[in-house]
Amino acid sequence: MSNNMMDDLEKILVSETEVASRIKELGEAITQDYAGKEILMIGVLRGAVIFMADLARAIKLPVAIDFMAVSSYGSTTSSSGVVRILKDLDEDVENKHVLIVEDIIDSGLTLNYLMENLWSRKPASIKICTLLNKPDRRKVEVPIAYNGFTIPDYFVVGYGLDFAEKYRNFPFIGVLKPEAYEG
Ligand SMILES: O=P(O)(O)OC[C@H]1O[C@H](OP(=O)(O)OP(=O)(O)O)[C@H](O)[C@@H]1O
Ligand code: HPA
Ligand SMILES: [Mg+2]
Repeated sequence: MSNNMMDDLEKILVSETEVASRIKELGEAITQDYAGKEILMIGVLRGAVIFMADLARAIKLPVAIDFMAVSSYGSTTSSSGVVRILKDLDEDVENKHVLIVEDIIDSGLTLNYLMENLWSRKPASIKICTLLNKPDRRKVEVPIAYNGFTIPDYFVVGYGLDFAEKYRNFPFIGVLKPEAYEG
């Protein structure tokens, strides 16, 4: 793997300016839809952190933030559907308007589990906001209220998304060269 991350890039799928203007639009839509309410944004660690930081600042309403970390059992992260909570919320969600923030929805298994888990805690509402949606890989349907971009079935990195913990700090969404995976 090259020391210069840019050398590992095959192409840019969504540019930095496209991401920024889409986040602005999402923030405006959320601001309108939740007028008069307070939002509890729940970020799914770790990939959602960068998107969530920008989205929060595009919303012109009171926003609280909290985080969950989840993991599937075994190495086949998004194939088993068995999800385990590694870090739970710090605060109660009862009667709160929950906005789950994700970087990507792929099989849908992570969010399917999270939705069920969070509904059992009696929030006032739950909606999902994802930066990326990869419907070709879907195994279970999840209701997406706010979607940044629908993308084809590429393994993407950047804007929070990693390959082996790398490339999360790309300010765009990119696709890696095969060599970058093969080492
Ligand atoms: O729809 P799914 O098939 O469930 O896949 C999507 C999930 O997988 C990725 O997380 P990952 O487990 O890579 O953790 P990370 O955010 O720490 O990279 C991504 O950030 C989503 O949380
Ligand atoms: O395309 C992806 N890239 C990085 N992480 C992911 N987790 C699910 N899909 C992806
Ligand atoms: Mg990951």
